[in-house]
This record gives sequence, C-alpha cells and structure tokens, in this order.
Amino acid sequence: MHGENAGLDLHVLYRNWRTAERPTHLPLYDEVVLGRTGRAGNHTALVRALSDGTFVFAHAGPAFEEWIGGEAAGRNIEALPPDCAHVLLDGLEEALRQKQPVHLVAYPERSGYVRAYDLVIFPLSSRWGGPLLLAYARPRMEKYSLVDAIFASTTGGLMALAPVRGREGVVDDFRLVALNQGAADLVSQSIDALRWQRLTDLFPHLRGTGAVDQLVQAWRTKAAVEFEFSYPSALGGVRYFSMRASAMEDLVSASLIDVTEIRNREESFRLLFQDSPLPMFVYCPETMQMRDVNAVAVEHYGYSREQFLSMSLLDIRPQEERERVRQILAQPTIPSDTGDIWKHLKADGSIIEVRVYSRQVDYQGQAARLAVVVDVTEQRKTEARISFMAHHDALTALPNRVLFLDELRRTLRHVERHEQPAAILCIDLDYFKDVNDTLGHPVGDKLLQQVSGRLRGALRENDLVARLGGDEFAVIQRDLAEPGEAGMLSDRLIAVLSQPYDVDGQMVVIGASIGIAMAPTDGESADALLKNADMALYRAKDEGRGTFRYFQPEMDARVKARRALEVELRGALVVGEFTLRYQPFVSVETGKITGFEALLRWNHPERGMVPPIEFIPLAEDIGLIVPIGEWVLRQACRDAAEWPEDMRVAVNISAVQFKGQKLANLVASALTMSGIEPGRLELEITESVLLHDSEANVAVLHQLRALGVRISMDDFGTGYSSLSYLRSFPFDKIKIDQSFVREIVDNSGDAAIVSAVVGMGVSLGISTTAEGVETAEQLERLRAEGCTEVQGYYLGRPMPAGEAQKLMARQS
Ligand SMILES: Nc1nc2c(ncn2[C@@H]2O[C@@H]3COP(=O)(O)O[C@H]4[C@@H](O)[C@H](n5cnc6c(=O)[nH]c(N)nc65)O[C@@H]4COP(=O)(O)O[C@H]3[C@H]2O)c(=O)[nH]1
Repeated sequence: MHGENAGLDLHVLYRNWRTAERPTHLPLYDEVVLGRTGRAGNHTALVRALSDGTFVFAHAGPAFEEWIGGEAAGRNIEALPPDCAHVLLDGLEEALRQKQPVHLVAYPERSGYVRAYDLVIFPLSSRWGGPLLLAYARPRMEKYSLVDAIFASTTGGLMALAPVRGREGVVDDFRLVALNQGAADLVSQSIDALRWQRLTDLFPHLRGTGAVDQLVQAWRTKAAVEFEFSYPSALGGVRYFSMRASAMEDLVSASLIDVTEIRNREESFRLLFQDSPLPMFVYCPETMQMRDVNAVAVEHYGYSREQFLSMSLLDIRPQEERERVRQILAQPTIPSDTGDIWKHLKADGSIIEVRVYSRQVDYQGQAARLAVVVDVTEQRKTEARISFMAHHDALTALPNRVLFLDELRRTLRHVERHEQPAAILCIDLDYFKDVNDTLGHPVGDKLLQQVSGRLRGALRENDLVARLGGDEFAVIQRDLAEPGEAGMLSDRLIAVLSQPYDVDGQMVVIGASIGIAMAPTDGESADALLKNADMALYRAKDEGRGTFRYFQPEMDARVKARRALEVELRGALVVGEFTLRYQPFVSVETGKITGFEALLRWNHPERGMVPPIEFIPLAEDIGLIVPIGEWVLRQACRDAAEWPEDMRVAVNISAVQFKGQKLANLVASALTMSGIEPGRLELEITESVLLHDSEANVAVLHQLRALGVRISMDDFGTGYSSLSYLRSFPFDKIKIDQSFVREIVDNSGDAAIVSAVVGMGVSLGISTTAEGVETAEQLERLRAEGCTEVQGYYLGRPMPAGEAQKLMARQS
C-alpha cells in the first residue's frame, strides 16, 4: 500500500502550492515539489501540456504508475486505460482553465475490484516554458468487489457454475461456485447450503427439464443460451424459471428469474381467450394487424385461423366503414368501451352487427389491444321488429295511432315552416260493425286488410295512412295547394272503399264517412286536429254517411253540449229523475182499454219533462240505455201489478239491450219480482233488432217468447224490409207506424198500405195496432180496415201512472 501517509503528502503539496502562488504566475514545479516533499513523489506524476492540446507524462512515482497500470514516462494520457484517461483529462483541462488545483474522484476497476482514488491536479509554470501539471493520485482505504456489488444489486438470482466431468471426462453437471442472495431466495435455502454443491444433487428433477443440457451447451459453444424450465416447488405446485447463461472461460455464469406469476397470468389469459364463448382477437394498435384470434371467432366469422392472422382489423369491416374505423383508431386514446355498434364482414360476405369491447393488453411482451365481440345482429333485428310493432297495427301493418300522431306533429312543424297547409282525414267505415256481427271477426279482419290496401293504393307517396283502431282510419294529406283538395281526395276514397269486396268468396259492401280538419286553421296541436277531424266525421255520419264534412267551429259547441248531456244523463239515473208515462191502447171491437204503453220521460230539474227523442239516441250510443231500460222494465211491471189482471203493459226495448244476451234473464226477473203474468207483458222492438238477420237476436227473441211474453214489431213500415223481418220471427203484434195513420183519410196510398198490413196480419194470425190516431175519422177508417187495436191522442195521451189507474177504474 502506498497511501499510509498520503493525507499528509497532499496537505504539504497544497500548502506549497498556495505559498508559491503569485498574482502574475503559477507556482514553479520546484517550489511545490522538489526537495521538500520527498515522499509525495511516490504518488505524483508530472504532466506536460503540449501545444496540440494533448498531455504527456514526464515522469511518475511508483504508486501513480500502479494506478495507471504501467510505466508513465513519455506516455500520452489518451493512451491510458479509459477509467484513468477520462478522469485525468477532465482534471488536467479543468486545472489549466481555472489556474487552481482541481480535486476529483476516480473509480478504476482492477481484477474485479473497484477502488476509489482521490485525484488532485496542480497547475504549474516552468522555467523552460509550456504549462506543467502535477497529478497526485491517492487510493482510499475502501475497496469494492464488483461481483459482490452486482450480486447484491438484484433480487434476481445470479450464479457462477463450474463444470463437473463424469466418468468418461464428459461434462454432465455443474457445481455452484458462487451465487447471490437472490438465487438462494429463489429456492428458499441459504447461500452456504448451496455453495460448492452439485446442481443435480441439489435439484434432482433438473435433468428431466433439459436445463442441464442447455447449460452444457452454453459451456461448450461459448454462446449465450436462454431457456425456461419448470420445477416442483417445495411448497407445492409448480414454479417457472427463466435462465440466461453464458460461458466465461471454464465457468458458466447464469441469471435466474422466477416467472411463475407471469406464466400463470399468461395461462389464465390464454384459457380465458381460447375458451371464451365470445369471439375475441388481439391486434396491434399501430398496424391493426391481427396477432391472435380465438376458436369461436374463427367459427363465427368463417375465416380460417391463418386467414385471420394475415388480416388487419380493417379487413373485417365493410368497405364503406373503413374510413370511419381508421379515424377512430387514429385517436391518441381509444376509449376502451365505446359500446358503439359496428358492422363486420364475415367470410361468406354477409354483414353482422356487433358491439366491440376492447382494452389495452400486454401480449407476448408487446402492447396490443384485446377485442371482445358481441354479435347483436339478431338482437337488433328483434329490436327493429319490436319498434315496428310498437308503431304499427298488427292486422294491417299500417302505422298506428302513436306513429300517426308523431307524423302529424312532424307535419305541423313542416306546415309552420313552409306555410303549406295539410289536411287530416278521419275515416270511419259505414256498416262495418254489421259485417263483423253477422259474418264474424275473421271476415271483418280480412275486410280491414283489403280496406287498408285500397287506402294505400289511393294515396300519393307523400301522404300517410294509419289505422287508429277498430274501423277507424286516418290520413295526413301533405302540401295542399288549396283546401278543396282534401274534399276531392275524400270523394275518391269514399268511392274506392264503397266498391264491393270479395272476402273468401263472399261479396261484402260497406261505405265510408270522412271528417276533415285543416292544419293550421283547425288546430295548432296534433291532438286538437285529430279531435276536430273526428268531430267532422261524426257530423258526416249524422248526416247520412257515405259523405265527408269539413270541420266547422260550431261542431265543437255541439259536441260539448252532447258531452254535458251525457254527464247529466248518468246523474239522472242515479238520483232518480226518470219517470214513466202510460198511453192506453184500445180494442177496436169493444172500444175498451186493453193495456198501456210505458213511455219514458226525464223529469229534468230545470228543463221539465224531457221527451225521449232528446236523450235516448245518446243513451244508446254510450250504452246507458241498458241500465235505463232495466229500470223502465222493472218499474212498468211493478206498476202493472197494481192494475186489473186483464190489462197488458207494453215496454219499448232498444236493440242495444239485446247485446250481451242478458235480456231474457232481466225479463224473467222483472216478471218474478212484480208477480205479473208473462202474457200481460208486451215487448216492443224495432226493426233494427233484426237488421242483417242477426241470429243471436232472434235467439233472444225465442228465449223471451219461451217465457210467455208477447213480442210486437214497432214502427212497422218505416224500415227497408219490414216484410222480410216478419219471416224471421213470429210476432204477436204489428204496430203500424203513425206516419201511415196520419194520412189514412186523405192519402189513398197510405190507406192501401194500412189495408195491406192489416190483411197480412189477419192471414198470419198477427194482431195489428195503429199508432198516432188523432181523429174520429182515422179511427173509423181503421175500424173499417179491420185493425185490431188503436193508440193515439184521440184515445188518450201519455199520462202519469196514477191517472192511468183512475182511467182503468172508471172503465171497470
Ligand atoms: N203526434 C202524435 N204522437 C203520438 C200520438 N200518440 C202517441 N204519440 C207518441 O208517439 C210515440 C209512440 O212511441 P214509440 O213509437 O214507441 O216511440 C217511442 C219509443 O221509440 C221511444 N221510447 C219511449 N220510451 C222508451 C223506453 O222506455 N225505452 C225505449 N227503448 N224507447 C222508448 O221514444 C219514442 C218517442 O216516445 P214519445 O215521445 O213518448 O212519443 C210516443 C207518443 O207520445 C198521437 O196521436 N200523435
């Protein structure tokens, strides 16, 4: 060692340099070194700075030469080993620049050991010109083993292995000559327990893994090898190791890393990937090239695995979507879960709709994206079907009310922007209900389908037709030049719909009524327009059907009045504002009262007695006639129970009361509750009950007849085919309508009709009652014709029950 008194040497050199320092020049070499610091010469070197910027040693002491590894005199600094040259050059240049001593630390490596040197450069001047520098190099006490430092610097395993020769001199094993703590930790043993042991003694299973063969190869070929092997863990399970080995002379150095976690992760990924029930692929985010694809994707898309791997992500997109994909993928951060729906191209050229969920993954050591594909083609089709069903009528496939109103709202925005009016046509089929009732629903359904086909065919492409429900249709007629066009279209539609239909070989004829509302004049909202078109439709129907009406503001008032009446009517039944009047009918032969017809009155608190003609049609429309009719029947029977036993009571029954098949039960109940003989009750029905030969209603008539009550046909002669109805059911009585009686004296035609009806009654065994007899002449004519009974103001007006009773008492 040359550093024992080095601290003192250096101190002396510094002192000398400082003492000799002058403002005009640097100290001379002699002033700093010669004769005064004998021992310091051991650690110093004198260096000459040449004019070309290089440095050359003049001479050096033995300790300095030991540091630079050889003789110094005449050597150029740049020719020294790099660990000395770099630091020396830095120090020399710095000292010349600063004109001050410079202190540095050097770390040269010698034989695997690193030792720190303090290096001080003193700039000097010389008598013979040219700068001189004194370099002083002093080793510190500490010395580091490079191997130990490297071994300690990693938790990975590092080791040196010496070959072991078998019997025939062939290397077939290794001995652990050095290893670090990391290596010992990997196998959970101490360094001492492992050192100098044979590898295969320590780890017997190692031969089977091929690891020893790989190490032998590294030793023999002197080339680095890298391999993985698995080894049973002392704690159970298997651990995976990655080893890198290279030969150094007769030794093999090896690094060992435990890659079990990575392998397990890769294995789980592989399992997840390969066994996934969803198509998956891995692609390079930069080139979009496929890097892996699972079995389900191969099966789902129909490309072979090889085809898939040769494709880029863009290749599975239809041509028209490729640009959009390129743009999205070019974004710096691709959202991992956009949930967007994409179109993908299958091998057979078909297109599927998919949702793709992708995320960044590390795939075989490189950044990649893993994409999971959910095929939503079927789901989308179902959604489209459901959406269609939600907006269309199932029977005719026409838009339904929801879609119609949506379209109407859109049309209204268009109307507002372009000031071009539109029309809303509400269409109701005339007599459709009769077809449905008589020919059955299947025929009705087919008829509606044909109707929708005709409507579609009669409209322009720009117009829209919808089925709002039942036999109600509606049309939006857009961009009208003038309102009259809506009327022209209505005429055309009525004509088209009124043509005969062939439904399963049956000829069916219906008609249509149409109400028109104009946008924007007849309403600002879709609902208001539809409501007003509907009102116009009711007017068209009221006024004879088979026609159209434009909405008029006063229609609204009428409808409002009707609605108010409806509310009042419902209340009237609850609070008991209905009452009955009785009008006598008299036997022509005896001149005696044979019974009374019950006639309904509404005893309105403000309007007084309201005649039935003002409220019965509405009660029939809204179904209220059923409970009202029940009240009439029960009340009439109750009143008749107070009368003499030969007095009959006649009650009007509306066609609406026949619906629901409950009429016979009601009549039976009224008879039982009142206790009157069934033969005393006469039920008056109008022709509407027998319209279209309703079998169900005829069946009810037979049930009533079976109870023993009498059935009369009211208002005879006013319908279209009164005579034919007489064939449908054997009536007990025909009531000849008062319109014939009124003119019987003056109008020979009416007289002839009355005469014919009476004659027919006689031959069929049906009694005849003439209504509306107001004069003695009329009575005489009827008597002469042979009419059985008469009824009218001449014989008695409708009167309260009490008065009727008094009349009966007087007669008996
Ligand atoms: N000008 C004139 N009229 C006469 C004469 N004799 C009787 N009338 C009236 O003619 C109508 C005869 O009843 P309807 O033909 O069954 O016609 C009835 C009947 O169809 C219906 N109606 C009355 N009450 C009921 C009821 O309780 N149920 C049902 N469903 N309908 C009823 O209302 C219609 C009208 O009844 P009302 O106003 O009471 O009118 C009664 C009666 O007051 C006459 O000499 N000259």
